[in-house]
Amino acid sequence: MSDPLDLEALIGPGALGYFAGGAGSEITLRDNLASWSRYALHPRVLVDVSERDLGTTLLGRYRPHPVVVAPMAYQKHAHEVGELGTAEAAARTESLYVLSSQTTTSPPDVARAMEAVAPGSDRWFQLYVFRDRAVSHDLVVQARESGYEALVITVDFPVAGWRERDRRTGFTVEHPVALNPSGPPLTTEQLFAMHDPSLTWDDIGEFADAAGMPVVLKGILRPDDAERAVDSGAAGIIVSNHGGRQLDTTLSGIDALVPIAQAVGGSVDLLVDGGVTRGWDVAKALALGADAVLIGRHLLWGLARGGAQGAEDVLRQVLAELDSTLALLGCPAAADLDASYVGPRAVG
Ligand SMILES: Cc1cc2nc3c(=O)[nH]c(=O)nc-3n(C[C@H](O)[C@H](O)[C@H](O)COP(=O)(O)O)c2cc1C
Ligand SMILES: CCCCCCC(=O)C(=O)O
Repeated sequence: MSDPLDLEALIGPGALGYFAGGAGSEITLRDNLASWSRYALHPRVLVDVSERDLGTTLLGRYRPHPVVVAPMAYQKHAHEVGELGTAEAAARTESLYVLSSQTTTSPPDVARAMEAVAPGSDRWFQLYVFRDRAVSHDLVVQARESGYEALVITVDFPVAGWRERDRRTGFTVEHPVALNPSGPPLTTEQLFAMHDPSLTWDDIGEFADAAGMPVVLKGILRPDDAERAVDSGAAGIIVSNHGGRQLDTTLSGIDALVPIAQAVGGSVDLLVDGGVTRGWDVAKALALGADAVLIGRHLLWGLARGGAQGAEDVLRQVLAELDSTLALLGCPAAADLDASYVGPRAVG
């Protein structure tokens, strides 16, 4: 975890509160980080691990590794290069990139930057459904036309979580391209009020039909909702509590993954996030049924400190740690990780 004082000097107290903060008493925010150490790894010995394969398959496409850049809003408040920095880092490390619909750089500009670094690079677009549905539909068209391959609809944000840090600082956001491209700065409360709290499963169908690309639902924590997502035709599910920013005291992502994988594993791609900072976290997620793992703030701190290079360094370190974990676990292929490699850790 980054030193918060150092980051405060870099990006200011308002942006730091917005990026680092969670909902309520931040119990879930802290538990997301702590939860990974409740699982112990069970290494197997005397296995030939001289060659390792970190690969996974997502939406039918082979990917060289399972680390995905999470959608995160307003990245120009972390560093002036904003989304172009994290997107370039993703392209350079062959990481799947998910662009937030609350981006401060347009979807086509992000796509162009990724293609310039790595032609054929892979990106998905995350969608919030706004009260003004035309804004959301326009974003979907922009994303499809600029080569985003899947639509990630975030379903855990009917209203904003109770975010006390933002209430204290009164942080204001500049230039979210979809909602207020050249208008005055808006408070997070003003922006959050533009979300449509009446969204239901029927609307998901409407967006899925209009999208013309596979749909992934982000923000599911219950097995029955996961089953409903599969029934509604979703190609993937992101098990997530939104980085502890929405409802405080929910399960951590990894704790929620286990029953969801039991309910729907194998019938849909499963991704998980929340508090991932290490390659061995990624290995645990895969062993417990995930196909891939999203990284949020850990990457954002890299962006804040060093722009595109800082974000790339973070991704490269997590990937190197995952490679070393596979060797030490005696499991040379990430795709072969299973429940035999992980179990509960006695907490003393
Ligand atoms: C500053 C910030 C902005 C975020 N913005 C979005 C967003 O626009 N859309 C979304 O679906 N999730 C958003 N998230 C949630 C992330 O996609 C992800 O679920 C979460 O950050 C994972 O937890 P971690 O930060 O502990 O890795 C945001 C998270 C943060 C920290
Ligand atoms: C309409 C503005 C919504 C921005 C939400 C960004 C986000 O997901 C988060 O802050 O968390």
